[in-house]
Amino acid sequence: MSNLSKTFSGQAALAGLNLTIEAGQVHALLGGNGSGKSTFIKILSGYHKPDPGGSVRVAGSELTFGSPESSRSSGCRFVHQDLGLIDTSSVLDNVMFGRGFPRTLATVRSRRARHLAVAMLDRAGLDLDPDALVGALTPAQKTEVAVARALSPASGEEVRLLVLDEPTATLPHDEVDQLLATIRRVSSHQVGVIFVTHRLEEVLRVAHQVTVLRDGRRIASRGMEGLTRSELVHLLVGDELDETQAIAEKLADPADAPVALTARSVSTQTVAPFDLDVRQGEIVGVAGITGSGREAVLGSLFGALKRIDGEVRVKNAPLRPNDPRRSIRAGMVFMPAERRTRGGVLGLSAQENLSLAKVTKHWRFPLMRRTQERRQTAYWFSRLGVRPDDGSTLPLSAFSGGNQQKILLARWLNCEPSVLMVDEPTQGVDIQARARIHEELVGAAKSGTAVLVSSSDVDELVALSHRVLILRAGEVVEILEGSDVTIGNVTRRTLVSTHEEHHEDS
Ligand SMILES: Nc1ncnc2c1ncn2[C@@H]1O[C@H](COP(=O)(O)OP(=O)(O)OP(=O)(O)O)[C@@H](O)[C@H]1O
Repeated sequence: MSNLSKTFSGQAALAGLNLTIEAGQVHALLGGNGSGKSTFIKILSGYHKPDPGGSVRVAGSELTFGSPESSRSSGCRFVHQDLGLIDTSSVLDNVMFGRGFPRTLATVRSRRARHLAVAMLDRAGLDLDPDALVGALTPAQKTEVAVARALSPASGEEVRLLVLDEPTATLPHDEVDQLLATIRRVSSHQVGVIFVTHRLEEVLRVAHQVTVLRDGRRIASRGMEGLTRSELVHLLVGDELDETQAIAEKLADPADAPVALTARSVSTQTVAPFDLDVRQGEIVGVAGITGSGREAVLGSLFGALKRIDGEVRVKNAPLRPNDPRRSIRAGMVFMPAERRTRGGVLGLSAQENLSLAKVTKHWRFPLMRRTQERRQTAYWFSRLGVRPDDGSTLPLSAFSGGNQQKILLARWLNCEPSVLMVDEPTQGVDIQARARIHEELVGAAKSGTAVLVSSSDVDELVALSHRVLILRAGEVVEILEGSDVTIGNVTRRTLVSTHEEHHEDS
């Protein structure tokens, strides 16, 4: 790739990028939120046309810009975060749709199609039942289906380059290994892999080469051999980062504070009845591997997921079950994990999105509202480091993924809730923003908010939480507190019961 640039309304998202990816190489692409990674990938896929003057050659043949067909026929394949799979269809059908050849479902199901699909799954080293419904697979398996589909060779086309855009961002940590192994296997077939991620451990484990972007420019490219984590952090952010460690220790013990959230015998379809009290100023973590029920806890307290039974009170006032709107009015807010369901409205401006939850307050006085909105937006943009910093009137869709995340979190912080609940709060954000968001959550607790953080990232939970709820097989099995909140303890408890552990020891 040579001299690739892309300008959006006068602003350079990408500025003269040169890059070479070798066959068989896993090339990690790193950079802060808004540094130009997605823009670059969208140029490769034929979605964006770059500014004049650049060129891309894949195995010697020149790419025609702005043409998804040219991208495909030259051997480029993409797995985006939104995998684009059909949950109600089988693995076989999903993989075969990628080939684009079958005219009817009957053709897809022919013996030849099955044979091909199995061969493709094999090639990616995947042991999946072709007849399984995609909706029933784990997140890692779904990503693997998307990889297998991307690799499916249409007649005469050889796959040269596989681009994975933050494939692990929405993947639970305990399923990441599986995908990293697949990535290595794919590269061993002489396919070049571009791997975009914010998780440095993954880069250290899987990449052969790393390139770092900042402000649309390449600021470093080097082999991974001998590179340490701290050198990688340095490449990314210079000396600016103070990586957050055990922030909650700096927080006063809220043992005497009044209770803000009470849950009694709350149950959902996937979680057995549990009780919980969270005090004002307290941060409670929610831990559990995929399928443990962790994903359902916060949503059911809030009312976004069906609460079957039990009672939830905010500052002693009972909440109507399954009624998010009233929960918000009662002072409880919730940011779910999936970006797509986070409730951002992509066509509305950042400012409108930020004010969405609070408009009722100023709705009678539209002019006052506008001025107030503008001020609030400027304040949050600078506080969370949203970029571009003068973009408050741009639609949410014009922001990079990580910056969208910051804007939506700002919306809920702006409500000054009594109970703030966030699921995977730092998904898809860069390491600086991660530290910033952690500070915000601690700041909210310091000002008296009860904070609940659900995360598959145990480091994050341990850094933030006074107490950690442990879920296993659909049950809250214990609550760790004080000096028991360690990475080792949380990880072990989410995997195995104390009883089993003693059994193993003996
Ligand atoms: N359609 C668009 N219109 C205007 N500006 C855009 C558009 N798409 C991207 N940008 C801007 O281009 C810059 C680079 O964004 P890009 O999405 O490439 O970042 P990224 O490195 O992928 O970030 P992240 O890690 O947050 O996903 C950002 O400042 C973004 O606001």
